[in-house]
Amino acid sequence: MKTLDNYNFSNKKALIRVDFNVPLNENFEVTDTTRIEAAKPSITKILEDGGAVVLMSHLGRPVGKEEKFSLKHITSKVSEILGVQVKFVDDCVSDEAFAASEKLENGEILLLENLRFYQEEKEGNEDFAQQLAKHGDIYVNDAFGTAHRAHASTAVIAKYFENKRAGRLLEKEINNLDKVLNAKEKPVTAILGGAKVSSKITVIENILEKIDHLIIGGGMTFTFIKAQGGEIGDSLVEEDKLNLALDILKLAKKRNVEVHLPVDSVVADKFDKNANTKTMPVDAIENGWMGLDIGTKSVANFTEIIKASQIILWNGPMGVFEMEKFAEGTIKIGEAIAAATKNGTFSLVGGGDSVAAVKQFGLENRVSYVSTGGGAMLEMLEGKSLPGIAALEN
Ligand SMILES: Nc1ncnc2c1ncn2[C@@H]1O[C@H](COP(=O)(O)OP(=O)(O)OP(=O)(O)O)[C@@H](O)[C@H]1O
Ligand SMILES: O=C(O)[C@H](O)COP(=O)(O)O
Repeated sequence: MKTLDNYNFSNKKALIRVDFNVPLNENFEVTDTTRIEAAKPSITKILEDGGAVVLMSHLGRPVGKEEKFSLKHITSKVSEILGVQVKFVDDCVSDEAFAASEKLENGEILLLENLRFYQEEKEGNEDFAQQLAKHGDIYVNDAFGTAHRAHASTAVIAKYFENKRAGRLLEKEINNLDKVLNAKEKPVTAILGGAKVSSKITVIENILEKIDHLIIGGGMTFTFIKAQGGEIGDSLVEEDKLNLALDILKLAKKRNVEVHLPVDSVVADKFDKNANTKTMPVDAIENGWMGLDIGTKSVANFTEIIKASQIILWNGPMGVFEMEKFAEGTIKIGEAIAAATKNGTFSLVGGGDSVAAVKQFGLENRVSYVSTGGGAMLEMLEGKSLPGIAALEN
């Protein structure tokens, strides 16, 4: 796969697929600029070489041309972050849109309207992809967050270009995930949390071949505990996944992976921020109580494993971190990962809620890498080939 290295974009027009699917508040202001900032290195390189840039992205999941999903809302923020006044055109393949990219000069940036205003985008329509391709001489895909979608602008468009390249962000995401999935150092520890085991099952099966320790926290804990005969009170459980949980434990044993489950749990008498709480052994939770965070003994056990790890992958919070009373476990594990990182461990955090937790608790700059992809990262961890990446390899 070609990257932006060893290529000079002087006098070239690069069409870059970025992932500017960013959260907006009710005033249409961008509330998290991470993904825009993450696209900056590729854009800057091309402009500094003396080229021009046409940016294309989706925003949200609009049904038709819903104004609230227009990329016009983010144009000023993109301009501010890139330090260049970005031009915007309210279409993707109209005469006006082509005229705008046609007259773009070196050093200038044009942002096209939301690609998903066209149903052809999600359908992976070939004609639409070919039309889009007219906007540039070179295709750059830097939309890691959307690389798992086989859409016109991510997977189909590449074949209309002789010169197609992975952008800096895409390259960085792949390299950082590779540090975990093909780790050269040991021990490798995966910390998985979040709500349900069902959404992480394929990830677990795939990574068991690549790790030494598996730490399990969050809601999925209780399916494992119940499967082994524990009492979990009213905690979250997936009854139809009990056998699967036992199979995972067996497979882990076969692969010599040590599985670490919580030993204690902060329990609540209701799912509420003002609930009464106490700590109970994770396998002896009384009826009327539900486990919403890991307890201090579990934090201490997990911290020992984290300290001794060379490579750490973290996906999914340890508890219901959105409520202060149940955030402690996630904070403490985040801090343990940050401390290990300071001592030379490589740590990667990914997944919508774990990334939100890391940001909320100010740990973002204290881990080695925070992925910009939710679903895309999970699919890579599942061992799948991502269409947006595969298209650049052909
Ligand atoms: N013990 C628990 N009981 C119930 N819910 C829990 C528990 N622990 C964590 N959660 C919830 O799990 C949710 C996160 O789960 P999810 O699997 O979505 O995490 P993620 O992998 O980081 O994010 P995503 O799947 O969006 O990429 C949070 O909203 C959190 O409150
Ligand atoms: O936020 C994301 O995960 C990506 O931008 C992909 O968005 P989608 O799930 O709507 O395809």
